[in-house]
Amino acid sequence: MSDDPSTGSGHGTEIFTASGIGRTFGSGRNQVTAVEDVSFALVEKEITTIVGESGSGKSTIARMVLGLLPVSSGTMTFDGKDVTKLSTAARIAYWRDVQAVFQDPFSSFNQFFTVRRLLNRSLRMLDRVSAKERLEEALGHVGMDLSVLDRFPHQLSGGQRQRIMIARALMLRPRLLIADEATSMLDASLRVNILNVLTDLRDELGMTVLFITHDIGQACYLADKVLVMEKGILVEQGPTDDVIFNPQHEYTQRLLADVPRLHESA
Ligand SMILES: Nc1ncnc2c1ncn2[C@@H]1O[C@H](COP(=O)(O)OP(=O)(O)OP(=O)(O)O)[C@@H](O)[C@H]1O
Repeated sequence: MSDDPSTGSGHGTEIFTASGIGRTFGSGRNQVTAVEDVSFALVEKEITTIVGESGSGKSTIARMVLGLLPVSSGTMTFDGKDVTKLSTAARIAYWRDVQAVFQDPFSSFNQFFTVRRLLNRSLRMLDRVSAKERLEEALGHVGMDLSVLDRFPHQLSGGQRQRIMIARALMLRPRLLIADEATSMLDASLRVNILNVLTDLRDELGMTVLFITHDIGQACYLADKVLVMEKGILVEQGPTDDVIFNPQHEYTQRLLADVPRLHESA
């Protein structure tokens, strides 16, 4: 089942495909297979979520899709073109179409820089005329305005930081947005807020989203399609309703059974 990248609604254009992708780390006795023989397709204007417990290989897939990590096996295409092994120049071009928001987004940034300075690198990829317009528009999509530019990271809540990072990705108007545990720092109501931002981006801009989470509750709230990862293997994939109401794999059934418990502890 997991070998068939066409699994799903069957409508719409496949913007991205992965065929039999795998990734190992280390060698010999220390070799770890993080992802093994995973195949899926992302359909334009759909939200696909990858769900699985910690260590199941979700982030490794996100990093391979983004071209940050070479695959050990398999092939990937974007817009029908092979993106399995990109040169540095081709990867930079690819990042105009494919942007990502990762968990703990501000940890790598200098705390003494304003938001404006943090966003400067992305702004430089745009010409000066469109930069301000794009910035304002991107901040608008996440419910913020230009006044946030003069703030420092410590003056912002986790939720505001996360929204700024989404805006940063949106400035380039990517066709595919990868959000890896993008709601991890948020409390329950802000989390729903960000999930709604992502659905708005799909509905209003026709954006394709790959959302990565360990929480099957969030996955089902948001997704058109769900991919379930267990220990590096894609054990189940399909339209969200099929996965929720008719889960085929024991692991998916277990994740679903845990949902009330997760929400009680949230
Ligand atoms: N650079 C690396 N070197 C060695 N092992 C790695 C590396 N990156 C990931 N792994 C291993 O690959 C497996 C999958 O990790 P990955 O981060 O993709 O899982 P995940 O599902 O995203 O987990 P989490 O939800 O905790 O982020 C884990 O066993 C992890 O230890």
